[in-house]
Amino acid sequence: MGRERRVERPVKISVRNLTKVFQSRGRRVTAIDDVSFTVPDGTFLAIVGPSGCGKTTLLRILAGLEEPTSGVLEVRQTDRGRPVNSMVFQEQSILPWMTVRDNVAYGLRLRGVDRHERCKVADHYIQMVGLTRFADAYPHQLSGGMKQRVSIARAFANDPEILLMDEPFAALDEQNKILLQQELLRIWEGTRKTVCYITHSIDEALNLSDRVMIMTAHPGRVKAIIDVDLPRPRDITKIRSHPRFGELFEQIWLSLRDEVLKAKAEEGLVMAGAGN
Ligand SMILES: Nc1ncnc2c1ncn2[C@@H]1O[C@H](COP(=O)(O)OP(=O)(O)OP(=O)(O)O)[C@@H](O)[C@H]1O
Repeated sequence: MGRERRVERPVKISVRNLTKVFQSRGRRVTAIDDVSFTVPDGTFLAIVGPSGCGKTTLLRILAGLEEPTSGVLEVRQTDRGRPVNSMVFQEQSILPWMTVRDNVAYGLRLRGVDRHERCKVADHYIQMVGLTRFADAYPHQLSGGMKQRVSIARAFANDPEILLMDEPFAALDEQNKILLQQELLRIWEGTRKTVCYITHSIDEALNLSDRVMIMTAHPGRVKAIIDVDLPRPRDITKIRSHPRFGELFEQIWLSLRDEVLKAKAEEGLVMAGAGN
């Protein structure tokens, strides 16, 4: 495993000096400030940082949903026929009038993939997320966790160059979260897609990722990037008792704690100001 890690993979995502300034009610809000980093192909990158530090803004720029004010973003595309990215959000974003199978196959349909092929791909990922019995069900017949499974199956079925995930399990209960993390790991370890994954949970970042990028309090800058040298394939129930897990947790938390405290202090000042 150590040997595999030392092989330098080509850069898949390159972000250089990215800054985003919003104009909001006559005020300028710098959401992210001079952010630079690279993600090697096949890397699972977790992004953590205090609330409001610009994580979602960064992901939306990576998704092409938001224009940066300045800076450069490059995603190395290997196949023009595939979408550059797919995004999985915290809130369920599946289409209520379509069955599970049609939701999962939706991106393939938009790309003109024929019905037989797209059903084959969709059914593969539906099986991977344990929803085979519900392939013909509609979203209103599913629980929140099942809907999020559909979103994940759809993202992988799209076969994008990069996968962007914005706290996809934040709204789920603890048990569902663990089950879905395990399923995501299993699918990811079979596909090795390049993933950028926002989370507030250090545990989740360590369970899933190869690298954790810590962002500073508002405005968001890159504070540190830490390699998660935990063995793969990972079993979520066992990885927590690995001695490195505790060490990495402490290292990340110590770096993050100062930023969380700064963000809280700023929040307090804003609240105090609002009362005047
Ligand atoms: N469309 C917008 N217009 C104005 N300001 C915005 C807009 N989107 C985000 N912001 C501001 O940019 C900053 C970063 O927001 P963003 O949602 O990216 O942070 P975040 O780290 O994802 O937060 P959280 O962890 O709470 O989801 C915040 O101050 C936010 O108010």
